[in-house]
Amino acid sequence: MQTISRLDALRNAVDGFKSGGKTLALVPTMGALHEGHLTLVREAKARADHVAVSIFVNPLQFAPGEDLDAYPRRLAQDAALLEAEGVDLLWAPTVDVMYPSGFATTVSVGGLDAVLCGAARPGHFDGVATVVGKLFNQVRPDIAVFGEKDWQQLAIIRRMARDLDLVAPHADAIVGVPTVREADGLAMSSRNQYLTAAQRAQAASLSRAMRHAIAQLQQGEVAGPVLAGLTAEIIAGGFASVDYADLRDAATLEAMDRLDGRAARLLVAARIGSARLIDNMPA
Ligand SMILES: Nc1ncnc2c1ncn2[C@@H]1O[C@H](COP(=O)(O)OP(=O)(O)OP(=O)(O)O)[C@@H](O)[C@H]1O
Ligand SMILES: CC(C)(CO)[C@@H](O)C(=O)[O-]
Ligand code: BAL
Repeated sequence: MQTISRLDALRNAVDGFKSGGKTLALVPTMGALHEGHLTLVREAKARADHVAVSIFVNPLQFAPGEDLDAYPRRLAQDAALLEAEGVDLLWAPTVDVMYPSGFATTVSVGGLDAVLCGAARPGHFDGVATVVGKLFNQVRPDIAVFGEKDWQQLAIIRRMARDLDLVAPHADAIVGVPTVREADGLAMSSRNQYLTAAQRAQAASLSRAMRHAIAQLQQGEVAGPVLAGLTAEIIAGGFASVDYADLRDAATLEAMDRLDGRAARLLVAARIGSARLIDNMPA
């Protein structure tokens, strides 16, 4: 595996991997890798000749007061995990390489970024879209693989990739991988390590409460009372607050009053200890 942190070296490496018509997949991450990330890597390997993983804790997507400084960073350990998975290229730029002095451009995906995490974290998705747009231009992948755990992020990246012609214009260029969970149902996340042992045990209540709400929706109950009950159950499970608990059209993220035959998604963000955890499931 080549580990690269400079743009000129990246360009040469990418040219090499793409030569002879070989395909290249990109898995963008912020590091502190877990089994969820490694599942994305395996999916990328199954779909392309070569796999690049990026590790970059992107300051642009953290608001002041969020956990940019606390976010776990362990490049050497991550590199060993990726090497063992047979990854070809680790792209690990510094902040100066990604955002040279005077950097002034923002990519903004209208509409989809106004709700859910976009409402709770103003500017967050501009930061995500900007860095992912740059990563696509830097690595020039044929496909890119993301987790469904960040469902809204996936929708925004799909929109941006189509709108800006960033990857090949086929439907499967942006691949979504189902959320990988711990044995007790908690979605794997680098931020789970902010939890104390007691909070970690309580955090399992989130996915249980979501499954309960989905069963109620599938019996024809309307969303309002079900979501109010879900919020109460999450708080009773030990969470301090719920940023949102919403039933949405899976593609457009429009709010839904009840299940109506469209592909739907139940999405939640809730805070426990110093962590803000997100989860979503098909409804
Ligand atoms: N449990 C998971 N299952 C599947 N994909 C995941 C999972 N967790 C993260 N991913 C995906 O990995 C990619 C990189 O995510 P990131 O590095 O932010 O990890 P994370 O664990 O989501 O961390 P965070 O605590 O920031 O949410 C994203 O596409 C994300 O959706
Ligand atoms: C896509 C991403 C790597 C952009 O920084 C990040 O938002 C993430 O890890 O999900
Ligand atoms: N996986 C989402 C990245 C973030 O919360 O900033």
